[in-house]
Amino acid sequence: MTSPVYLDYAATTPVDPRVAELMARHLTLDGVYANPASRSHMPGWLAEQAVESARRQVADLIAADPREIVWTSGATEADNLALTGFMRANRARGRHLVTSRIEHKAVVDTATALEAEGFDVTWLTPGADGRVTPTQLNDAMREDTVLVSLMAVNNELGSIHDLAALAEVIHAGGAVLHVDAAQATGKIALDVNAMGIDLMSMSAHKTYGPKGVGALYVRRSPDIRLEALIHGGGHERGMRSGTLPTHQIAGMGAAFALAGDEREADHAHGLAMRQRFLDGLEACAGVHCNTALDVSVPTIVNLAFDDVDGESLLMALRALAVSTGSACNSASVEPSYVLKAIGIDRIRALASIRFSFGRFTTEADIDTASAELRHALGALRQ
Ligand SMILES: Cc1ncc(COP(=O)(O)O)c(C=O)c1O
Repeated sequence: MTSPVYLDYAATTPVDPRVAELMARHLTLDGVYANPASRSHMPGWLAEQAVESARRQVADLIAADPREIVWTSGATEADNLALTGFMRANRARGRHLVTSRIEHKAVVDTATALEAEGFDVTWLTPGADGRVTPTQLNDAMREDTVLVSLMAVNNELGSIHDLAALAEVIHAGGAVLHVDAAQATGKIALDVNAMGIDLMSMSAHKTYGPKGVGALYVRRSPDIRLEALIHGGGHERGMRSGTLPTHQIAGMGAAFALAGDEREADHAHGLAMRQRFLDGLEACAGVHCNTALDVSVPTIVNLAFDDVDGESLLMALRALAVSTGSACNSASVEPSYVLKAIGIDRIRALASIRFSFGRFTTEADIDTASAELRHALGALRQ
């Protein structure tokens, strides 16, 4: 069986071969294999150097100080540490958290757990373009608001938040901004100081690095206090204990360095791929774009299809590796909560598919995708 054309880069990216090659050198006896916390011998120092050089690479991509980077197992853990760690550490200052209805589950479920713990959460509903406005946010701010968590780029729609404008409102209200940037690194320019970001979650595997590693940016000035969630050897200045996975971290560092070097080329490639894909579907009737293209990254396009059942369409598209945001439970298929939140009705949401491209997507991949779609729509609508 030939493998399907991979158009699910927003779920995860393949590791860049240059990153994989470097990671392999951080595993075996002839490479950098020791525990980076072993301070009494040379192999330990080399491992520590590798970790610190990766920390600088991650910090450089977002214009931060390396001392502001805390390693985690991914963006999910970074989101948990940011929200729970911050709300618990600052409970004496206020109990109010603001977030949106289209955040990733790592934020939605953490905020819901905090509600159960006695914190108060305001859930903002974004506009049809997948964005919360500064005015909306301003209306939600209260005396006791201590944290606002909004994503940089939405994983289902690709929409980009105007973080600098939102940060102004947040800081005027005396609160702190946490950003989930899992889908943003390497896609948009990120500068934590220029954009007023205080906490930021990142993941390696959305940016051509390995799965299982990520980081949380934690501002040092003014100092952001977090309560640790994982206790142990006091690694990462007590914020996240556990032996550091040198090969994963070196991989994330290399992937983020490439993301900086190649961001413009990746962006231009994404734009070309998106245009080719949309051009290939021009002749198809009943295709709607759920993504507001002018305010979104070029690599995510969410489309809805009239007069087809979403599940049947996905079955007919087995030559493509794509995804829907729908959630299956034993009784039914539930439409994506993100599409619902931006006002898309149930039937259209169930007939929506996210296509996401990336660095290794070829014109031939795009042409296969549009041909498969034209064919499937024709067959299903007959
Ligand atoms: C916006 C967003 N946040 C968080 C995550 C979770 O990241 P990780 O897989 O690194 O835990 C994802 C990945 O699905 C994501 O797209």
